[in-house]
Amino acid sequence: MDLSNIKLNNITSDEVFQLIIEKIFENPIFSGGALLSIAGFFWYFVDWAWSIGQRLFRERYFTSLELTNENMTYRWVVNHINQNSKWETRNLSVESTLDENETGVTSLKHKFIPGLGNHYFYYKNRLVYFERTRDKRNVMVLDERGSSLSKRMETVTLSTYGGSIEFWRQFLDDASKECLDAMDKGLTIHVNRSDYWEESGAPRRKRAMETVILADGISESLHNDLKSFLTSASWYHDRGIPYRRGYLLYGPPGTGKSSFIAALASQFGYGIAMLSLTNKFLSDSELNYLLNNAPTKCFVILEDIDAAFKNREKVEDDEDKNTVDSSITLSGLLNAIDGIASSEERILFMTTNYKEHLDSAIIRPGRIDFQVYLGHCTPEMVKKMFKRFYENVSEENIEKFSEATSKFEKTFSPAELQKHLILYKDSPEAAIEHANDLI
Ligand SMILES: Nc1ncnc2c1ncn2[C@@H]1O[C@H](COP(=O)(O)OP(=O)(O)OP(=O)(O)O)[C@@H](O)[C@H]1O
Repeated sequence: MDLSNIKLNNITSDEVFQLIIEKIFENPIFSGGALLSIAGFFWYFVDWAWSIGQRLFRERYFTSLELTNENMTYRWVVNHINQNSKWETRNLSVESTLDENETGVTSLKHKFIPGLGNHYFYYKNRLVYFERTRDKRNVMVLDERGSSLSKRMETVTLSTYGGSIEFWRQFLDDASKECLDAMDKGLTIHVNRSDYWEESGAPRRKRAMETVILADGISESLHNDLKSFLTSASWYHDRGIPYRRGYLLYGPPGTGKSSFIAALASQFGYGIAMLSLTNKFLSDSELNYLLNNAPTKCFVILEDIDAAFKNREKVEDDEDKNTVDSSITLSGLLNAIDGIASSEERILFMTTNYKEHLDSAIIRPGRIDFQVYLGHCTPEMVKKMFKRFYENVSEENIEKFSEATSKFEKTFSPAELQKHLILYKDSPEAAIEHANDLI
């Protein structure tokens, strides 16, 4: 039915509509509202067209790279921008870390990184736009060494006029090289926080192998075993053997167990992941997760393993057989060590002062493949340490000190010897004269 033909009191429907519009616009409130709506709609349209235009322009003339913090490269890229580029911004965020020097003094270090929002910087004479955004979702984030943390999801989008895949590849290569070089400068220590790994402060100074004095042949034999393992990945894979190696270092306190592991890690360019078993809040499943998701290129260390477990045969009371000082069980530990048969490399070190307290299941072959005893000082070790402490010391003084210490009825550890030599660090003669204070 055609409504324009209907007449109401001789007025057509078109005229009625026109009248209504006129009445509305006569009213200042309605007319103002209508104009505002039209302006709003128009602004929305311009905004939409602008963003579409921008996007099309960017797609046509710009190249972009998008990264989320789930990707290991994210931190490399943010660090790279930080260190090399004169990005112009007043919008900063701060990352603080606890730094511990060799003497154990801790200090707080702050690092500024570009905050959330838009920034720009120059790379290879190109202006690069950089947008950092944060999502409400939490994701598991990998740090430089591959240890995982739960964090809010972040995205960085980098774009530049022109550019090419090669340009971005070069950018990522430069960013990763810088971080890998920095990692190589120090010994990274990771510690476990319940069910995730966390880097503990800034990387420590690497320890040279020659600074750990051991009885003849020990250092070389373990070093060679590790070297052979690290170069035999395909041998293990071809035979379907899990690519793992376990080492047990045992002996009295202060004989260099931890120092030797640190020196080996430094030598092979590895970090250290210390897993404390005496943490009351650590459960079997968390232990399993931690051991099988250790940071990449790290030696995992279970220190003083005897403190958590004692030999089942030696413990009389049935209740004490499985757990002693920690909340994890022996079977939980054994399962975690055996893990799933993954092809990933894992190098596990255990240390103890009391090997005889350990359950034989912990150190059976497959779990521990190489055992080494680090003991008190032999006369040779005393000579080597004395020589290392005093530059250009005479052979005569070395002999005198060795002779003086070899008369003792009691033996002493390298840590005790180190303490004595530090006390007389400016005078080898004084160290010889007071040699008796050592015991
Ligand atoms: N064999 C060694 N050569 C050089 N220094 C050593 C040696 N053993 C111990 N030290 C020194 O003694 C200190 C303690 O050493 P370290 O922590 O490595 O001993 P440890 O055997 O792991 O002790 P613990 O069993 O108590 O954990 C360190 O400062 C280290 O430099």
